[in-house]
Amino acid sequence: MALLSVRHLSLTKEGKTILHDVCLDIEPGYVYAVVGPNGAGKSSLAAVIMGLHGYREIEGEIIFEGERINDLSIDERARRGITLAWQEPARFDGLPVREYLRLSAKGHSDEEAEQALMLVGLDPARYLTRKVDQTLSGGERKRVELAAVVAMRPKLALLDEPDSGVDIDAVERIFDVIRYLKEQGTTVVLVTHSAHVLTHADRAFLMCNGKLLREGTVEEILPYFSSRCYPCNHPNSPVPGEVGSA
Ligand SMILES: Nc1ncnc2c1ncn2[C@@H]1O[C@H](COP(=O)(O)OP(=O)(O)OP(=O)(O)O)[C@@H](O)[C@H]1O
Repeated sequence: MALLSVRHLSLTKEGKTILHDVCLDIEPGYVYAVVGPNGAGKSSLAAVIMGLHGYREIEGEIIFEGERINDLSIDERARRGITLAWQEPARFDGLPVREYLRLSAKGHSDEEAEQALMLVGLDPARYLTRKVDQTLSGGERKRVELAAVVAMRPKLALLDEPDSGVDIDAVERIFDVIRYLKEQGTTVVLVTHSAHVLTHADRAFLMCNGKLLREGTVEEILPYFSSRCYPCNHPNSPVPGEVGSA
């Protein structure tokens, strides 16, 4: 059984179709990438899966572990094991990092939270008492939230733009942590417009103009994505016949 199934999902906002009849299955144990150019609808898809405010009025179905979750709140979805990282503002903004991790890792020990911090390359002695606010750099903040995801041990982690706002070293560490999450049994979905990030996934969904164009292994998707989407020769409207012929 798929961990998550998206069935005929359509989303309209202010009269504009943001997602159109998207169907996809996420199988447990893999790292997936949802790729596509700016405005393709990737973040909107993640927002719908998490049930964010403004993304609940949809057509279609979101099914998690066999249960239809359309009507569940964010908290209820989180309790079932879904998390979405790197939305703004961050969860529990303004709390000390220690408290932030404790709340994220409900039921888990402080030691586990500290280990998670070390895993993302932040020294607990320096960071546990810092506040999760603007005094943390963008990269530090991103890593604190990733530590929270690790501590949470979710079944499904949606990670939006893992490479934005972090330097090369931090990005490589983020990829290490993504591998760790997979080893720990978390299914990961990377939302990205970067071919480099795509190479860190096992499988990928290619989106364009609110539609799912293709899905396959990274080896199948990468050539099409690299050659046809950048630059995009058909501004967000693929030419019939191109799709499916990587
Ligand atoms: N509340 C809204 N009202 C109107 N249009 C919206 C709204 N939210 C998103 N959109 C539009 O929906 C489209 C998809 O946006 P989305 O953020 O999902 O794309 P994306 O693929 O994640 O892009 P990016 O890579 O730039 O983050 C864009 O054209 C965006 O302008």
